[in-house]
Amino acid sequence: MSDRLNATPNDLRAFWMPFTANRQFKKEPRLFVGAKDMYYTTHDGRQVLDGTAGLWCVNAGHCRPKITEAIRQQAGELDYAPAFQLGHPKAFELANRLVDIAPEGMDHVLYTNSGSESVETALKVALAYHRVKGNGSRFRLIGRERGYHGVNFGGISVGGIVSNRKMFGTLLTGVDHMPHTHIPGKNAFTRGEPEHGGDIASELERIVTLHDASTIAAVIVEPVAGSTGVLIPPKGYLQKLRDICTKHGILLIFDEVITGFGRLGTPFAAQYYDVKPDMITTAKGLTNGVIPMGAVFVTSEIHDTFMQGPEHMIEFFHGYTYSGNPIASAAALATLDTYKEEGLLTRAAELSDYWADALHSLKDCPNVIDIRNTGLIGAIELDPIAGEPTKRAFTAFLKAYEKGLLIRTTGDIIALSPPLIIEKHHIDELFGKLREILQNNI
Ligand SMILES: Cc1ncc(COP(=O)(O)O)c(CNc2cccc(C(=O)O)c2)c1O
Repeated sequence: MSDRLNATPNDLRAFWMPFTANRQFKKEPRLFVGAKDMYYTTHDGRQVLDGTAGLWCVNAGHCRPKITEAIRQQAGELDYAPAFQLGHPKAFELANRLVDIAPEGMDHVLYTNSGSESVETALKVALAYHRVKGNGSRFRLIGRERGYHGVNFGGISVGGIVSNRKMFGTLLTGVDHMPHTHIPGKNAFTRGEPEHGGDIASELERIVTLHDASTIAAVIVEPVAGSTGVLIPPKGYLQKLRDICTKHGILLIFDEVITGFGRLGTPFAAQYYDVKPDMITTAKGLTNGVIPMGAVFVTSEIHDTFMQGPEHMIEFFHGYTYSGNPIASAAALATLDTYKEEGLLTRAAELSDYWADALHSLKDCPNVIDIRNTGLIGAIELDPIAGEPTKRAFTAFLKAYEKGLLIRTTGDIIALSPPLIIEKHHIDELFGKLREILQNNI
């Protein structure tokens, strides 16, 4: 460990950090040099409880031996193999294991290298699918306000977070957005799915009326909107979206980059809410966050629609150099083994009540205006400081780091999503530290 501590460079200028207040960070660097299970080790030797599974991705906890060893072994056996017109066994074995845990009917997988690429892939599949079926007039893609679908041009076009969009010009044309489902003042401090707001899904019908179904290819939503600050779908909302999409021949895409791989206590949110999309985008927990990889699940109906024409011809002109690469496939297989051996794809269901009790116990802290939860996800919405939006939550983030706790903040919302291996004493530690921070009226 001391070697790693000493390895910290003094000159931090060259790395332009993503989604970061670079100047503030480089004045007060926050560097992790190690991790194990539920904890990070900082460059100054402190233990930090990981309340966010890294970035919603380390679902099995850090430095898990089976995953580490699988990567080490694969790197020495087959380091890289092309996936264009060639293959390697693990990519196919992994696809079979993935469809085994997916909702029924999601029988095929395309590989990517991130959630953003999974979203781009799903959007392109949707457009090409309709074209292959002779409905090339279906060019529109429908997203949702406050939606997050990564940072590539398709994802920010269907996405609904203003800061992620406003800098980049016209974006994709032919995109529209449904309203988000958050009703300020209503549903506050709800545990799980809000009672009110399910009828907001009917706004999709209005959008279809405006554009005509013949121009709409797909709707993409996060079943639980994560990056915007955790918006839980109101009761009946997702099924209503499904019904409207089915009625109009529109593909429904669930973006499960966050909710996939056990976050809600089921393998995917589609199973948790018992609503069947036509495609599911994933990444993050697929490899326990250790190796960049994503996967897009599609139904046989979609896949088989492409499988036509001369057999020597490429059916879908899309893919990446690293699609299903050997080391990522090995990491994902070992991750699925770990999830299976430790029951991690369903463990959140066992802890969700204890988690909710601990989370909602902070309701009496100063400036807390809402608390939301589902599975092992939690959000604490803080009253913004007048004229200084986001500052209250960012202060909470800095103080949490000092106290040995990692939280995420978006706007003035604290978002929590711990590794699924969390124990009750970790939950007690997490919310005990948060209470100490919040009750000091930050
Ligand atoms: C629903 C969804 N879709 C796509 C992406 C993009 O994935 P990549 O980053 O792998 O390209 C995401 C990623 N979501 C994400 C990534 C990093 C931070 C946070 C946060 O909320 O703090 C959220 C996501 O949450």
